[in-house]
Amino acid sequence: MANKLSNDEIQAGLRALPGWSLVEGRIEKVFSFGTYADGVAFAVKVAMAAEKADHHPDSLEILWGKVKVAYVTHSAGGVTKLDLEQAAKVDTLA
Ligand SMILES: C[C@H](O)[C@H](O)[C@H]1CNC2=NC(N)=NC(=O)C2=N1
Repeated sequence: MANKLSNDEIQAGLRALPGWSLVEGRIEKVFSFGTYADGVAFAVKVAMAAEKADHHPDSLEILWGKVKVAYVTHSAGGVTKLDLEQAAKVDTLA
């Protein structure tokens, strides 16, 4: 199981992930889309990538023209390198 990272370790990891930030113990990012359907299509891609990696968003929120993605590793009780890796993967899907 991945170990929970310290705040310093999380912030160091986030430096390579523009737009992602640590909010209330999770890393999150809001992605913007031109249409609602584009946001839904992105959310489906995020969900499929999560299934493949067996690591899932804590929340995946579809808004009007936006999708908010948040990660924390439930089993570790905090943010782990798996969350940072999945955030990097999600960036490639937008
Ligand atoms: C059995 C399975 O590997 C676990 O339930 C996984 C699935 N996806 C997960 N995703 C996240 N974000 N945290 C977890 O602890 C987690 N556990």
